[in-house]
Amino acid sequence: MRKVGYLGPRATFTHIAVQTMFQRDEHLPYRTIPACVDAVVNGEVEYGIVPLENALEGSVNLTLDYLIHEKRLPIVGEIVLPIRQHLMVHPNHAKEWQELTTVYSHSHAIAQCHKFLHTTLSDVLLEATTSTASAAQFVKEHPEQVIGAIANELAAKEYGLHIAQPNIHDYNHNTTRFVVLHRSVQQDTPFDVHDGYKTTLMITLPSDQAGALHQVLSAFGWRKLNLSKIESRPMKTGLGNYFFIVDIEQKMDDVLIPSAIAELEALGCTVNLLGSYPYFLIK
Ligand SMILES: O=C(O)C(=O)Cc1ccccc1
Repeated sequence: MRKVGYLGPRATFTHIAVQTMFQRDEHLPYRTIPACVDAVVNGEVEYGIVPLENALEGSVNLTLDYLIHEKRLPIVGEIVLPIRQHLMVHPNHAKEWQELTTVYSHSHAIAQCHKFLHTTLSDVLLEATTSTASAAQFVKEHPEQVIGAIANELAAKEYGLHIAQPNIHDYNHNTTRFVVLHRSVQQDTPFDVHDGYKTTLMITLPSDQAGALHQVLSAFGWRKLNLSKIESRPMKTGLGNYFFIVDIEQKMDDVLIPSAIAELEALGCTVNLLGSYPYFLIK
């Protein structure tokens, strides 16, 4: 049985991803994303699962930045999960959900429900928590307060809350990517089944070179390497200094990706491989 860490407490979306893909393993909750990553680094767990990107809100910057700037662990797998958000309250306040003073949740969950919150609960205070399930746990532990949480159905069950309004996310196509982290690049894949492969690169352009990004993209383009994501993130070395994260829709091979990387390096770019890994889409 492998030890698998995840962004906790019990019943987060990350926990659902872990329960689905690591059915026979031991699951250990961590309070924050950095704590979960650290647990992989210091060997407390074999794998760590954290959210990386949401279809409505974009990247989970805390994950990306911690992985890039603090603890550079390889990505060895990816799980994509459909996300449904519900507004839940303590059963003592089941009839008072329209009078809530504060709604708690993970910042991405709050953002996924902005239209609902703006139109239906326009005066409510919104408070960010480390995860959706920690918001549900907080509501359970404060029955005297008229407060709510945005979280999933499993969290409502786990913390004994009443779902006052189901499916409050603003768009139906709401999915989240979770990455599986491991201490080192491994030959075996973490799960038996998969829907495809991705390779993620971090690319830093040479400074002040006209057309550099165009040249980078053409290195992938003429090799017909399909990119499923390109995103810029601050290097944190000064205003205007950015690096790029690029996802290629295939496994690391012996020819095409290595030669694209060599071409980028010849252009003066710095390239880091963040992982080449299988992904699985949960229905
Ligand atoms: O907070 C959770 O439950 C998570 O697993 C992170 C998250 C938050 C919002 C949408 C998807 C995942």
